[in-house]
Amino acid sequence: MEIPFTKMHGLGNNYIYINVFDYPIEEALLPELAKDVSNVHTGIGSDGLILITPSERAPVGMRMFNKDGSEGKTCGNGLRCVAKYVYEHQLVSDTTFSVETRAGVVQAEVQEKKGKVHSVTIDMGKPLLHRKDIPMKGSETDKVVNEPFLVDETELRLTAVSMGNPHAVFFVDQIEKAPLYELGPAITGDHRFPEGVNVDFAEIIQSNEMNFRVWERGSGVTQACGSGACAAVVAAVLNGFSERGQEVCVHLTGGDLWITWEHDGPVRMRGPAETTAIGTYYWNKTGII
Ligand SMILES: N[C@@H](CCC[C@H](N)C(=O)O)C(=O)O
Repeated sequence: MEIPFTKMHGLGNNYIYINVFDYPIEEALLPELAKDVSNVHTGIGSDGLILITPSERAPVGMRMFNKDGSEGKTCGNGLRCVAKYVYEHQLVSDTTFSVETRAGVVQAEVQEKKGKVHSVTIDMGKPLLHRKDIPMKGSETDKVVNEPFLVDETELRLTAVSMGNPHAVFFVDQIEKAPLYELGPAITGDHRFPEGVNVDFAEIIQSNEMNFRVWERGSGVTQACGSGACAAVVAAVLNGFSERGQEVCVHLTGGDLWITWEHDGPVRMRGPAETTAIGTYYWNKTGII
């Protein structure tokens, strides 16, 4: 099968993008396709697969699959790249438009020069903070803020936030000492998170600045995670480190995002989106429509 693709990244969080307006793919093949394209040795190499889809609720839709073939409900870096793609390919004509994700419809605004998008602002919607909405098992307390969390004999303090996808945020004193590889796999698969969890470590530098690292559910360590950075800013406000309505600069491995948890509810994220390659993926599978 010859599948047209675009490779894009937001701060190094890179996905293979397939425009399924032009090239529909059979549903049952998607998890395997995601695993195959992501393989750096025998595929293209990426953190996963993102589909740019028709939608009944917005001009376009987005679906994202992790490296292991599992489907996530949203992706902050992916949304900025989808916004860049659909604007530059004239699937939308205004600089503001909505995108449907599996977590709901979000608003995008592209910043462009001569038709080329360099930066995108996404209104990621309201964070969900109730334990059952993360979802997370545990005591009856409603929100999970600075809660003791024992894993592999290490006691951490957990703040849990859903940005449409689940995030476990842990504040650390020094980001370079965050136990990303040591505890990321155990936390992401911990039985208290029935749907798994993205594992975020954050170091507060000052109220409007933090360092951030992530172990993503289904993909492992990535250079950046937009929804994770949003979750970390929400967690910083809940723990009294940052203020609601304040723009926070989040330093990720791949670069910076600017994030505000607005007073009226939603979390706004601003950052870059880049195209790195377009091409054809020769997939040795059958079943493409
Ligand atoms: N990289 C993404 C988040 C990806 C989704 C995640 N791995 C999941 O399973 O929820 C981002 O930029 O937000």
